[in-house]
Amino acid sequence: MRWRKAGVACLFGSVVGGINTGVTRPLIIAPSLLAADFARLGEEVAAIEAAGADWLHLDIMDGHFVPNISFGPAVVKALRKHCGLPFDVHLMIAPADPYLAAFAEAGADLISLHPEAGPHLHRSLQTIRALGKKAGVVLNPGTPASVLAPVMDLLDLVLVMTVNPGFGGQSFLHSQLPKIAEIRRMIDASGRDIHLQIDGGVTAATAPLCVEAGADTLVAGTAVFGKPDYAAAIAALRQPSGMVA
Ligand SMILES: O=C(CO)[C@@H](O)[C@H](O)COP(=O)(O)O
Ligand SMILES: [Co+2]
Repeated sequence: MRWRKAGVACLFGSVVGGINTGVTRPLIIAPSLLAADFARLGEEVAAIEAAGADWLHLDIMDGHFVPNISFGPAVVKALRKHCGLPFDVHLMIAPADPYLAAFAEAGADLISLHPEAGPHLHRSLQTIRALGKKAGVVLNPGTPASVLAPVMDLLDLVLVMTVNPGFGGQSFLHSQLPKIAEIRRMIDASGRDIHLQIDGGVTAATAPLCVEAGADTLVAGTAVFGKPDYAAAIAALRQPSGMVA
């Protein structure tokens, strides 16, 4: 699996001993499949890879933790043979623990979950890592950054939601920008290689705000799959330089 594409490899070299070295690396773009044509998912994931996406973001919704239902591990597994990108699985299900192994076996490379999805966040992250996968925590707009501190040593990614989870096509919540900056400081202070990903309402207009606040990875559904030219849409999100500090 091409997890360590250029952007990831460079990121791992950018923080030394908790000090940001000033080295830049490519911004990672992870299109969200939620906005794709569900009647043509195999073609859609192949097209997004050809268009220059870095990761594929897969939103898993159960109609219970969030008021929408998307798809499960069988679909993730079916898509694996159509796409060589790292699979970034965003679980919006509760409980999440009973399904971690199923998503790992289906082909997830990174599994992220919400702290509210179970009673034992630390144990859930340990389980993901024991399955040989990268682990992430997702913060809703109403969830503070402080929940990260006790689990920092288990994290490969922090996902900051800039909409309330459950649906694509919502408007970006600018109120989350200070939290993104706060988490960037926490990550840099930790000295660990942790991605800071933003999800919800990311467009060519809001992407620069996310990057300015400290993000290195952007999820975009509507702003990519909702456009006629996927390559141009991805390129628009990378503007102006496509590099992040
Ligand atoms: O997790 C979610 C929504 O809950 C996201 O990944 C959305 O799928 C992003 O869609 P856009 O806001 O980019 O249209
Ligand atoms: Co998502």
